[in-house]
Order: sequence, then C-alpha cells, then structure tokens
Amino acid sequence: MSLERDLVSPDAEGEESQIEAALRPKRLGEFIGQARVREQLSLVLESALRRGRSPDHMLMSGSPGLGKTTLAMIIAAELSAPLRITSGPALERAGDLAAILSTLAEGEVLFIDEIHRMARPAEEMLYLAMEDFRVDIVVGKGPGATAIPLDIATFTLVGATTRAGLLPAPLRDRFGFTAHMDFYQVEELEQVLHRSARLLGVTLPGEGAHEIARRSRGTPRIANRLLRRVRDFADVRAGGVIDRDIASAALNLYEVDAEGLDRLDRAVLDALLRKFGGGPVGLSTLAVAVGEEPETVEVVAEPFLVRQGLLARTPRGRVATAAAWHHLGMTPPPDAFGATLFD
Ligand SMILES: Nc1ncnc2c1ncn2[C@@H]1O[C@H](COP(=O)(O)OP(=O)(O)OP(=O)(O)O)[C@@H](O)[C@H]1O
Repeated sequence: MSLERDLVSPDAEGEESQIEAALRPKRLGEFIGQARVREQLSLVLESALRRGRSPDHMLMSGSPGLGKTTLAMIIAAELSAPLRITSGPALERAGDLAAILSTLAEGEVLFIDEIHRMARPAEEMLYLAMEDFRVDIVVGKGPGATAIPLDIATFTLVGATTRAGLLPAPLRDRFGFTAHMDFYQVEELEQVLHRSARLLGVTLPGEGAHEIARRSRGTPRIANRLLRRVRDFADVRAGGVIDRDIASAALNLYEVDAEGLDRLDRAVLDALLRKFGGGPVGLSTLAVAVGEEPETVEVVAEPFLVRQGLLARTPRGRVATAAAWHHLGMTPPPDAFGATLFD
C-alpha cells in the first residue's frame, strides 16, 4: 500500500485542486508569509513594470504545497500578463516545448512546474529560448537536417522545482531570480487558516486555528485540507464549533500526530529506529523498508523531519536524533549518537 497519497500528503488532486484554486491568493498583497521572497519579488516586478519590460526568468524552489504555483499566478496577475501553465513531465520531446514557445504572446508568463523533470532535448531548446528568445526548428533527418531559427515573443519563464539541486547548472544560471520557499511558521499558517475559513464560510476560533496550524507540517496546502476535515468533524459531532479539543480530536482521528507528522513521516522514523537502530542508513534502503520510492521519502517526508530536528542527513546516511527516539516513546541505545552524527 502506498503511503504517499494521505490526508497530509502535500500533493493535490481532482476535486481538491478546484477547492485549492478558490482558496489561492490572487495578488502579492494577499500572499501570507515568505516575507523575504515577497519583498524580493515585489522589487523585481515593480522594476520591470517601471521599465516596461518583461522581468527576468524566475525559479521557485521548495517542498510541495508551499505556494509555488500560487506565486506564478500572482506574478502574471501583477504584470497583467497572460499565463501559460505546463509541467516538466509533459515536455517529453523538443516539439512539445516548441509548440508552446512559438505561440506565446508578447510578455506572457510561462510556468513550468517540476522543471527538473523535463526531457533533455526540451531543456536544450529552452536554453536558447530563455537567452535569445529564439528556437531552432529542425527540419529533416540525418545529415540533411537543417535548423531554421524562429524568433519568439519575449516572455518570462517561471520554473518551479522541489529539487533545485537536480537542475543542470546551465539551466539554473539562466534564471535571474531564485526564490527559496521555506516551511511556514505556525502564526503564518494561522493567518492562512483564518483567510480560508472566511472564504469557506467556516467559523474558526483562534484556539482551533492554532491547533490545526501547528499540526500542518508547515504547509498551507495541508493546513487548508485539515481545516476541511476538522470542519466535517465539528459539523457532525460538535455543532460546528472548532475549539482546541475538537480540532485535536479530529486530527487524532485522521492520524495526524501532535507534531503534525503523518503516516509516512512516522513510518520513516519507525523504520529508522526499529529496523536500523537509528541509522546511519542509506536513502534507498530506508525507502524499501517503508515501501516507497526514494524520491517520495526524500522530497515529501525528509525535509519536514529534518526541519523538526528528528532526522539528520549525514555523509554516511540518514540518522535519527535523540528527539526522534523521544517522539516515538523509545529509548536510544547507549552508543546511538557518538559515532554517527559528529564524525
Ligand atoms: N502564502 C499563502 N497564503 C495563502 N494560501 C496559500 C499560500 N501558499 C499556498 N497557499 C494555499 O496552498 C495551496 C497550495 O499552493 P500551491 O499549489 O501554490 O503550492 P505549490 O508549491 O505549487 O505545490 P506543488 O509543488 O505541489 O505544485 C493553494 O491552493 C493555496 O490556497
């Protein structure tokens, strides 16, 4: 059974995507948190608007559900520019990208989600497009093939990636601005929740918002999702009132623990402690132990566990911290830390 698509999975699908669309902030002023990114971005946008030019290409990096797509939409809205959305896996051949690039309007914002998963030929075409606003269309095959240069409209590429380290340097270097999105503070998530509650017509007292916020893995998408589940619980069992105890009881029911860890997070910690004595253990071995892809463990579970001080990535592998043993109510073996974390 896959643990990936869970209540607290940071990905969104189907009906949820529609609700998400309704909850997305539309302008930079409505975007909560990420103060530094917001300030940097507003300067880039304002200066481009003053000069009457398209801004530099921008890269957003960070864990799923932190607001990269939302920011791309906001960028287009602030520039009053049209927006085209695609994703790395959809760009399998250079022709897929050429079809998009050659039909862009002047000043359009092109958003490529999961840009690190784009196929190589498309990536190479993108270099030229980003730098010279040109694509080379190859006609014919073999020795007789010729490249016909085609000028395209000036556009702004907004790339999003959960794994900036995987981007080839030539691509990374062509972005004029990189926004590193971090997990949100509890107070910021409380603001996200109050805003969403208003839009959804849910009465949310401060203590309920606080309880949901601190168990949302620092991620607005998860906060919004938990809000809806807590609302269901409160409607059915508590006359619609979301106080601290009701929020807590609902989240316990949905297997979100007191620190916001979900089933995948706990499975990773559990395997690390029980099967590998706290580590060090390699990523792929750990992933096999929890029945997941290494990428899922690395992108979805680990960043949050590291941020919570429960797991450390060392050159020799993944290691549980003292807090991890404590979190699962276990006692670390006497030699658990000396030889691993600090050598
Ligand atoms: N700063 C924010 N303020 C308010 N709501 C936010 C904020 N950031 C994200 N959200 C909410 O979280 C949801 C998820 O955001 P978004 O889709 O932009 O994340 P993402 O980083 O692009 O995720 P993915 O990498 O999975 O595509 C949005 O629907 C939006 O409602």
